[in-house]
Amino acid sequence: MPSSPHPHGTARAADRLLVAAALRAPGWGITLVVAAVGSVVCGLLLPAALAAALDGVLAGTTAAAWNLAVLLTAAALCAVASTVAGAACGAAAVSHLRVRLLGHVLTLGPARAARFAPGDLTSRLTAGAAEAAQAPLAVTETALKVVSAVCALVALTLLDWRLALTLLVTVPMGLIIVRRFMTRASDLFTRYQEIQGRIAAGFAEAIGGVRTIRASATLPREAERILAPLPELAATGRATWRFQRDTAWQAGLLLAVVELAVLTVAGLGVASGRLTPGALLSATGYTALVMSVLDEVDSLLGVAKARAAARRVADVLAEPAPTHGGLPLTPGAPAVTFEDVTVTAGERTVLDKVSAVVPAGSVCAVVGRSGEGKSLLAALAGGLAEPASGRVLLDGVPVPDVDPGHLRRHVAYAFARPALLGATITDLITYGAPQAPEAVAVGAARVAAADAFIRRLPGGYATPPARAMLSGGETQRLGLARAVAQDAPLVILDDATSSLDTATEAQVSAALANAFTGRTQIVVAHRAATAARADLVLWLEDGRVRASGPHHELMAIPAYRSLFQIEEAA
Ligand SMILES: Nc1ncnc2c1ncn2[C@@H]1O[C@H](COP(=O)(O)OP(=O)(O)OP(=O)(O)O)[C@@H](O)[C@H]1O
Repeated sequence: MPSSPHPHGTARAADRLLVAAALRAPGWGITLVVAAVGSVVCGLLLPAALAAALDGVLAGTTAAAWNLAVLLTAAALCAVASTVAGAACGAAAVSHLRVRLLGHVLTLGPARAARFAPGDLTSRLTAGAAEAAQAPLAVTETALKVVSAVCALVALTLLDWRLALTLLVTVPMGLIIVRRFMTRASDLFTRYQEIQGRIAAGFAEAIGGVRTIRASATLPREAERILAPLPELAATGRATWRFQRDTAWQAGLLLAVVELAVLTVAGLGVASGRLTPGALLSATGYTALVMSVLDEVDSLLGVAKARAAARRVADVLAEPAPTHGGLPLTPGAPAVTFEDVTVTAGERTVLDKVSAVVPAGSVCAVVGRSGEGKSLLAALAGGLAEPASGRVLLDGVPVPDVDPGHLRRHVAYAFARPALLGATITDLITYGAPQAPEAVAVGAARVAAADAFIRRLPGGYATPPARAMLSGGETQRLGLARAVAQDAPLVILDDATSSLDTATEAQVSAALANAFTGRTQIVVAHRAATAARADLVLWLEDGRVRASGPHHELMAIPAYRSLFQIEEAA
């Protein structure tokens, strides 16, 4: 699924994000800055100390040489401290970015998060966040180079203004190289990371559909599809390298020319007696420090990469999360009201001004042909989808106004294809009620007719779900057990028994009816038996409620009967 290009707003948001990430570990941040400043000071003193040491040795004294040794030791210590602090800042920043990104994606909800393919999101969360987190170190290093270059220029001026003037002539050229590098490199890295994201997205889709791929024997076609962006990736990579190479030789050439020019002027100064041999040495050192801004292609590269990665993180964070209020829900089974609810998918109107009331404590079956929006209506009831217009209310409170914690505790879902989340089967079942003791998981599993097959698993209730080879019906029963364990007053079963055989379905439905007595239930149903057990049936057709009422009354309508006719014939 394509993601949108990055507007300038995202670029600014990315920079703000990097600043926030960089401030996550203030202690290490201060250490980094102190060590970095120490490095600058040492670097600036070094040419002068070298000059003094040389002039001292030529004059037969060693005190200046000792000063030089102390300075070199301090420089080494500062370098070690800034490396350690930089790594710690980076670690804090990466964790901050990942927590924010993950939290945001989860609050976006399924519909809004669907703008980004899962594989692409994974690449932003892993490689993207890690690259963006390099920003504190990369920015500090670059800032250091700039500060140290300015100070070195001042030192050069103090040494001999002619030297500084010679160097300054080249500044505009250097600025052009740096500016061009920063803009172009950032674009190239963004492009490269986007293509990587597309490959990751294709790969994740293929992993999800591995059975279909094998069954259809389409492995070569899939591999071709996933790797289709590879030539573009290679071309972008080559463009990046070409650009780096060009920048490196331009910077290198400029550096050599400037050093030669300064050295010539300094040499003339020594010849005329204006400068000492030591001053010539320090002039070379200061020139190198000024020009190191250009020489430090690596740290500039780091900043460009971090900014590009941060843009991709900020792009996800820019997707607005649904707003929610803080209103509580009163305890007990809620009435669910759909008021003129319209949902669109692009140009298509999926639900068109649907209005219905599910009374508190009643069982409502939602029926209709495939694709009529039954699951969508079920998702709307618990705030998993948002209407384009109209309202969904729980006990008179609009769903977006309900406190999210209340909403999650009040609404339990079971799906046709439940996600197997949790470290063990017990965790999976108590996922919506994490404090519940193991006995609750076992009780819920019994209600969902899952206890027997769970006990047959290698580790029983302690088996990690990923290791349990479960059938579709077993997976659904775990999903049902999870809904039972949550003990919520509103239960939404979205096709949650579709993979069960008729006998097991009847057994589970009876147990669930018992367990959910007094709760409000919305059940997406394909079977006549399920609709017959409901107090109220909502029949969806062409995006509207075609009719509602008890199943036995609706059975008088031929078109309604035809929904279940094949099943009855079978
Ligand atoms: N959040 C959403 N926003 C807009 N459209 C959606 C949303 N969720 C689902 N749809 C669209 O609504 C249509 C109906 O989907 P839904 O899953 O509700 O059908 P269904 O009646 O449950 O079908 P089935 O019986 O085959 O499961 C689909 O075309 C789907 O793409």
